[in-house]
Amino acid sequence: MPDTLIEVRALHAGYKGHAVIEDINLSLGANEVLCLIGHNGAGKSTLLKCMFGLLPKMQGEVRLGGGLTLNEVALVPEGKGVFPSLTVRENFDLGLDAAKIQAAERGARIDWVLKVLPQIREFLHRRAGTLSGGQAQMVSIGRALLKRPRVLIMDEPSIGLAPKLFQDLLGPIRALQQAEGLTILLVEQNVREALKVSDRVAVMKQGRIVWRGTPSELNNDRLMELY
Ligand SMILES: Nc1ncnc2c1ncn2[C@@H]1O[C@H](COP(=O)(O)OP(=O)(O)OP(=O)(O)O)[C@@H](O)[C@H]1O
Repeated sequence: MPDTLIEVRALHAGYKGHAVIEDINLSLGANEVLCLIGHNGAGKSTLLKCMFGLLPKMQGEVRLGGGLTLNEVALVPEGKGVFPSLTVRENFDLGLDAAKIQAAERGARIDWVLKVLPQIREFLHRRAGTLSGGQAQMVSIGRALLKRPRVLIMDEPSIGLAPKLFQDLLGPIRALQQAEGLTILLVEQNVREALKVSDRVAVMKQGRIVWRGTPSELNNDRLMELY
């Protein structure tokens, strides 16, 4: 069995005393891609916030295993989160600052990201606000990778992207995960495309996890019934 890096047990959380996620049990194993799917309002972002200490728990626990620390977790936020008036390179500099990467190491980190996502090289010196949605999403993922995380969390990276573009984006990330042992939690509404790159799936509905299994077990009928 691979190490469990993050384990959520019987977690309840919400806002102003009102629980919006209830009895969540979820584990993220080393080197897997876990896809968490659910409609708008299912509670996916609330779960993420609670997992990373941005929202207090009402009940339950979140445990880190395998020696993981929160410093080794990188989040690609919903809505890309790039600074539009800065160039891609300047956005990367801010990412390096946030990850407290020493001056001597910064160039190598950028080179490594450009090796993983080589298309970024073409627009490295353009202002992020002039990029297409797919390019901006790529920059957002690249910036998260600069800290060479053990766990990468992506909150709805497909928003605003055509399915083909989404695949182009996820392909290199899946390749990186397989080559270097990255662990990924992919939060998505775009089920079909996300399942193509996932090892396990959890379906969330009205604040609860209602199904979990592998992508091949989630056939069309089951998906229609659950989602
Ligand atoms: N800050 C908040 N205060 C009060 N209620 C909130 C807050 N944020 C979210 N909610 C409510 O919690 C529920 C779950 O929302 P959440 O954002 O976690 O869902 P989601 O699955 O991430 O949806 P989306 O795909 O739209 O991001 C919703 O009913 C939402 O209205």
